[in-house]
Amino acid sequence: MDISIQKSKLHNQQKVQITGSKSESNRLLLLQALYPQISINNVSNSDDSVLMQKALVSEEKLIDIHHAGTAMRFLTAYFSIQSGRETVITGSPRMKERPIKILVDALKMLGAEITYLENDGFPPLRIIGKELTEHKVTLEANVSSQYISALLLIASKLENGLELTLKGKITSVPYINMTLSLLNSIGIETSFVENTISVKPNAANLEPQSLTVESDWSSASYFYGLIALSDVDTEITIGAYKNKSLQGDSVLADIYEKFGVTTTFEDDSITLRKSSNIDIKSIIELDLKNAPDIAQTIAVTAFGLGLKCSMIGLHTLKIKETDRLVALKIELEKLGAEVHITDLSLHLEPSKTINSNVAIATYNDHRMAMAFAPLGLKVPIVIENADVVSKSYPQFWEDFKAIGFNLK
Ligand SMILES: O=C(O)C1=C[C@@H](OP(=O)(O)O)[C@@H](O)[C@H](O)C1
Ligand SMILES: C=C(OP(=O)(O)O)C(=O)O
Repeated sequence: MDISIQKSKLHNQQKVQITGSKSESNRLLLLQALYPQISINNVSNSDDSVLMQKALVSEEKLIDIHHAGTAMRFLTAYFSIQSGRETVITGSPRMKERPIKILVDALKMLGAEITYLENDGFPPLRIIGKELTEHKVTLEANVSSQYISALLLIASKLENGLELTLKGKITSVPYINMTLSLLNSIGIETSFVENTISVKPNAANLEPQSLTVESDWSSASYFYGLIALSDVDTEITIGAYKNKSLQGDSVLADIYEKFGVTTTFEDDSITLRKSSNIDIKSIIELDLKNAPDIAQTIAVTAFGLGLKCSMIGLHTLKIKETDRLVALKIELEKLGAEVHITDLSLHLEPSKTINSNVAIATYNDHRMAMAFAPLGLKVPIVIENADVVSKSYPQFWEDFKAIGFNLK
């Protein structure tokens, strides 16, 4: 399904409710499978979290996780400790190109039995669940933090807990801290000092407890993009968010000040407002190693505002749902932009015009569809295969329609 966005104008002062963070949900769902006394409120309704939930209760040998990278990595660790169970875990064609060797090697060092069924270093995997007897492992930390979170999530179930030594520059650190915070909040002891993370074993049962997931900040980014491209004084309220978030993408509130958007926290929601009081800088420079998922939104916002933008710290983008650096360059250039990329950066030159009626390809990547949609405030635009949004935000188009987007 392609969606054609006619030139739109936002209704002012709308309220949108977004469901729980996909990252927090996927962690808590795995922890709930290990510790059934946990209950979770405001779980994400994303395809990735639904797939995670289904995989955790499935008794089938074959688990197909489609495009859900976090779920693939977390479940590889989970099935490795399901003693006596054999699991084959696979995914979409793209998933079979997303590397998993660093995690598999680490699990094997701990005693896991995992084999590659097609290409070495990539899914699908056959996992024979067993008790993991070792507790110390060293792994590369500059490729994906998901490998580290996967190990941490099962760590408290290992006889002697876990001691991880991280090699190289640690990437996406807020996601590691989110994992540790959630472990702590259910009563598991951890420490993270320099490049060593330890998790204590938890032989005793945890107390029954109920946790509420904060709404998804990466999904909120598309509203930041919208308000940045709106007229002065346009505002929108989105819930449910906290001032102190576990999600690294909450840095949006600071970053979007550079684009003239203010954020006000009130009760359990945020109000975004296009302000006339902020001087927008003509050059935006950012290091996004801690918040890679908002790179596409920011690139499109900068383009829509005609700003020069340089982003570094983007080395993880090549192994996500698509090579996001290449996808951004191709699609922004269709709209008239000049974009230069390296393996870890993107540089956008200022543009004076935006080409109309361009069809944006989405490469099976939800964030390509959602990041480009706000440009509908400036020009008519087509988003191809628009239903990809369901990976993280199934009601995205309904919400955009409700706040004034003219969709066909
Ligand atoms: O742990 C998580 O929930 C995630 C970690 C990040 O991945 P990398 O660590 O691979 O950058 C992020 O891009 C992904 O969407 C979710
Ligand atoms: C990279 C993402 O997800 P995953 O790695 O879990 O597929 C994302 O949601 O942007």
